[in-house]
Amino acid sequence: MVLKLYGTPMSTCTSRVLTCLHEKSLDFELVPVDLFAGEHKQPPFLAKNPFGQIPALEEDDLTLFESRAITSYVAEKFKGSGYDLIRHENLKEAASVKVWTEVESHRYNPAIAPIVFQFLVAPLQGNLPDQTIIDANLEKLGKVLDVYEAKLTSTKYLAGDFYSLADLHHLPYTYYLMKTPAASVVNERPHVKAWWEDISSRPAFKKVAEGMNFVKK
Ligand SMILES: N[C@@H](CCC(=O)N[C@@H](CSO)C(=O)NCC(=O)O)C(=O)O
Repeated sequence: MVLKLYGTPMSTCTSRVLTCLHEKSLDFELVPVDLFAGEHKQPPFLAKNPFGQIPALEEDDLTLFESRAITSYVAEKFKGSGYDLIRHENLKEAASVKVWTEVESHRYNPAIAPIVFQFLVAPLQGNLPDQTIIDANLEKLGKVLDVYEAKLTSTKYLAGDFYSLADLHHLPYTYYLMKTPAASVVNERPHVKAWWEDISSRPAFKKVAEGMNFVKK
């Protein structure tokens, strides 16, 4: 069984999977996909992900795409290896992990992704950050983080007093957000700030963040 991850470390969604693989102490091969050359839109990669986006994971005859589906598969299949990200021995805790992974996917990600795009990707395409888009999404993100601030006064992490896949899924975009002026949306909320500092200091993510040098400090 060889795990092959197709993507690039600077990509948030690839680094979401990379962090999971490291937390699970798994061996894998990272197969670079050249976004700038449009490799992800060519037939060989489209056969792995018909939507033409990275990452994709191959394990023998299994091919997966969607980073959060990949991390869930890895966390489940290798539940006995490395750190338990899904609380597989406690159904109620596992259910809470599922709640907060859904929150990240449906409420946090749609608000944070456009902000990161405007600050870090638009300039690479020769455009100025669109402050209207940034402001509108900062308001949405602030509302989500107000809920996080309240939750994190009662539990150390989002799903409970244990680090889980729910926290992990937040790492890549928040890492880039913290390199923009919008970092204040985290820093002005003390429990969110403490949570961010805790989860981003885990060795598995620090290793992945070394490859996320898309943004020079
Ligand atoms: N919901 C999917 C999103 C993948 C994605 O946006 N991939 C980006 C790079 S990560 O930011 C991508 O492939 N962008 C290039 C493109 O869309 O052409 C997932 O979680 O895997």
